[in-house]
Amino acid sequence: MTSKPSKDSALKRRFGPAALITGASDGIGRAFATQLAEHGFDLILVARRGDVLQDMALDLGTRFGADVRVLAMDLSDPSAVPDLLSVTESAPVGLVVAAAGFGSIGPFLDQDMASEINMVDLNCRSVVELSYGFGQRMSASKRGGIVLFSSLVGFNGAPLSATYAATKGFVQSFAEGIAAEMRPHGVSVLSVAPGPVGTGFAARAGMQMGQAATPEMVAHASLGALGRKTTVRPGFLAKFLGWSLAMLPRWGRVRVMGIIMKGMTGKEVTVRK
Ligand SMILES: NC(=O)C1=CN([C@@H]2O[C@H](COP(=O)(O)OP(=O)(O)OC[C@H]3O[C@@H](n4cnc5c(N)ncnc54)[C@H](OP(=O)(O)O)[C@@H]3O)[C@@H](O)[C@H]2O)C=CC1
Ligand SMILES: N[C@@H](C=O)C(=O)O
Repeated sequence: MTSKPSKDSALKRRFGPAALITGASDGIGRAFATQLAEHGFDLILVARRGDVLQDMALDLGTRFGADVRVLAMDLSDPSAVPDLLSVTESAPVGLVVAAAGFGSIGPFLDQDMASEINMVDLNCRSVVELSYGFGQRMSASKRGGIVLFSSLVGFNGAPLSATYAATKGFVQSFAEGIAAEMRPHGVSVLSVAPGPVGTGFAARAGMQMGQAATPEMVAHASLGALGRKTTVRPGFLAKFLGWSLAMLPRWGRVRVMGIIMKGMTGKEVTVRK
């Protein structure tokens, strides 16, 4: 049985004792959960697959001595975040990582509208509700951190992933706004904007992604940026494309994004100025 680290890390001293992670059962959220347990955090893990979360709780408890609580819920359900806020009212959560999310790819008019709206509910609405609920608690105690997930595709329109990219653009803009508002209250907000990351995301979205970063690298880079930056672009591709695209006019950025997304599907797209 591995006990907790003998000395709390600086991260735990600043944002602990507990972290709540949504999307914790897989991918980037799972990587955050492991790394935060390694830092000595207790955890509240949120996703739909409660069985997977229970296995994680056992594993992280055994390996790092973390006290892990599991909340199995569908965050796209309008009642989910109010319920989550209610059952965590007395939990000492100093850090929220809102990783739950999914994407889609292909012509907008070919998409299933119910699924696109579900994506907006999960990627946007639940993020606003979580940030509001925990932002209030953290501001009251003058400390805390909120990690949100934008994307390389969140900085302008992306043909063939129009709704998903727009949800990421929403998160990017929202994170920048609340970061400025909450900083004076001792609360750090970070937007994580990676390029492709090798997780279950691609399979669910129907994307073929090359040159993918690892979720572990994304989590590590993000935890290093928390409290220091408002936006972090983990990985070479995210940085390279981010800065090179910034030099183009907006219509040019949209055109390049269309080419990138076409590469992820192989579908043709015509982008006009
Ligand atoms: N992978 C990538 O290339 C990139 C990802 N991102 C962003 O990073 C974040 C994490 O993505 P990633 O880890 O790659 O994706 P994964 O698909 O690997 O993991 C998504 C996580 O979200 C959970 N989840 C999905 N739907 C719901 C729901 N309705 N309610 C609660 N939990 C849900 C899943 O758990 P369960 O199924 O058990 O509910 C899973 O734990 C997302 O916001 C994504 O937009 C940004 C840029 C690039
Ligand atoms: N994988 C996608 C997530 O945002 C992307 O990089 O386009």
